[in-house]
Amino acid sequence: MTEPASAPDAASPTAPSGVSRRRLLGAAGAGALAVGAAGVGGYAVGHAAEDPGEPGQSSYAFGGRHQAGIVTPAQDRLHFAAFDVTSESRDDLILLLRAWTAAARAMTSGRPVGEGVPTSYDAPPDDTGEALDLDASGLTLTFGFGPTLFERDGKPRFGLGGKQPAALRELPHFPADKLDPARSNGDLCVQACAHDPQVAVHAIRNLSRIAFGTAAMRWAQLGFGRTSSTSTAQATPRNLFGFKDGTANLKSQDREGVEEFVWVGEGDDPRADWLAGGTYLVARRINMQIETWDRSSLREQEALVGRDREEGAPLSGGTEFTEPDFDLQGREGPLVGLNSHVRLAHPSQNKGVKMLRRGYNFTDGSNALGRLDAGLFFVAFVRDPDVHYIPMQTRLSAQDGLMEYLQHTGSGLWAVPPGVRRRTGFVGDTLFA
Ligand SMILES: C=CC1=C(C)c2cc3[nH]c(cc4nc(cc5[nH]c(cc1n2)c(C)c5CCC(=O)O)C(CCC(=O)O)=C4C)c(C)c3C=C
Ligand SMILES: [Fe+2]
Repeated sequence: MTEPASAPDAASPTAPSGVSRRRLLGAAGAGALAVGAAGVGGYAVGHAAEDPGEPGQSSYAFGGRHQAGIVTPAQDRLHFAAFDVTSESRDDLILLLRAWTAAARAMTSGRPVGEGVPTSYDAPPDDTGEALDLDASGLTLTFGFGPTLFERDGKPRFGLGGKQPAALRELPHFPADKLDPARSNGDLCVQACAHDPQVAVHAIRNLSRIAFGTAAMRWAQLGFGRTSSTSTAQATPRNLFGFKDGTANLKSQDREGVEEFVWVGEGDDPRADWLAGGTYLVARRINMQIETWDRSSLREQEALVGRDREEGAPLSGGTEFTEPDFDLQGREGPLVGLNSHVRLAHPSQNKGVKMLRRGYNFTDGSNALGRLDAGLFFVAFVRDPDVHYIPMQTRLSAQDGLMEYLQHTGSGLWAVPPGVRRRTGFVGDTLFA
């Protein structure tokens, strides 16, 4: 499988809005010539590639120092998938990552997989076709490596044993976890985010098809209505409890915060130099007891969150972006209650820790009792899960008043390698160097 020579790596929008992948095909030849002049295989990424972009862009660059889909503004739709590698061959795994890279470059630029060049009328087409008339729709594809890619049942895999980051372990059991193994973990993960759900689903479907014979999908999750803003240019969305979610999130404009809390630094882990410029992705499928919540009073709802529902302001007063005052007392104790979510998740109560949340609402039909199988597919990107996620989750699971209405049903942790920096590179190439 060869990479498309016309794959753009610059940070700027790569496809004009509204240009379908059919029309882009016609321009592919000219693009190939331009790349030839720039030098195929050379480093193509300059400083501008660090720009996370604006909300609503029709496309985001695939290559760069960091993978897209982390600090790029959260799109409205998600299709997340975890895969298990079924081959034990290192070469097969590398071939898969190369093929995924080529497909990801094409799809994130609004071009079909295989560049639309028919192989044979008697063979299945390279691209499944359902996105042919759609543009790139801001598609980002973010790839991660799970602990079991490095070692399974005590045995190293793919010659990667010595390279497993110390923090890349299955997440511990947290109080009240009710995890379904069929919705948890996986050797690989792919987060596909787009403005249009059909584009996100098309991407996962095609990556899964390409993986046939080397990796199989273990589980997947669809999401809608992003539950976090990752850019100050975005309005704060609402979760299925009806509250604004993402107000105090780490935003891409906070460059220092992102460096400190999201990107793995050189020397963070001597066993995992390859991860510098990458991060860790934590996913938790959290069911929300919607019907019980809907029967609770507004007073109870706001007390458990620690903010008012209408505006998202802290109960200590002010407006949405006012810092909560945890010392301010009311008649029955602190106005932002001791078991409120916002107090327990605030950096001041967590040794200054922040995280970049990038989750989505989900509904997966209803259960046998006629209740919605719905909730929040929580996704966070952290520099070190042992410091920036596990301690906070431990406290929330044990003390957060919201937990009465929540049940964690799926879980996973993946190391997210840095972005692809060379035109001849592939996702995770620093790990296999
Ligand atoms: C371990 C981390 C977190 C989990 C799991 C989590 C689940 C979860 N959160 C809400 C609703 C809200 N969360 C809010 C803020 C907030 N949540 C976390 C972490 C986890 N949430 C953090 C770090 C913060 C920011 C705290 C701060 O700095 O003030 C809010 C308030 C608005 C906001 O700032 O985003 C809401 C509402 C639900 C419903 C949920 C599980 C389903
Ligand atoms: Fe939260």
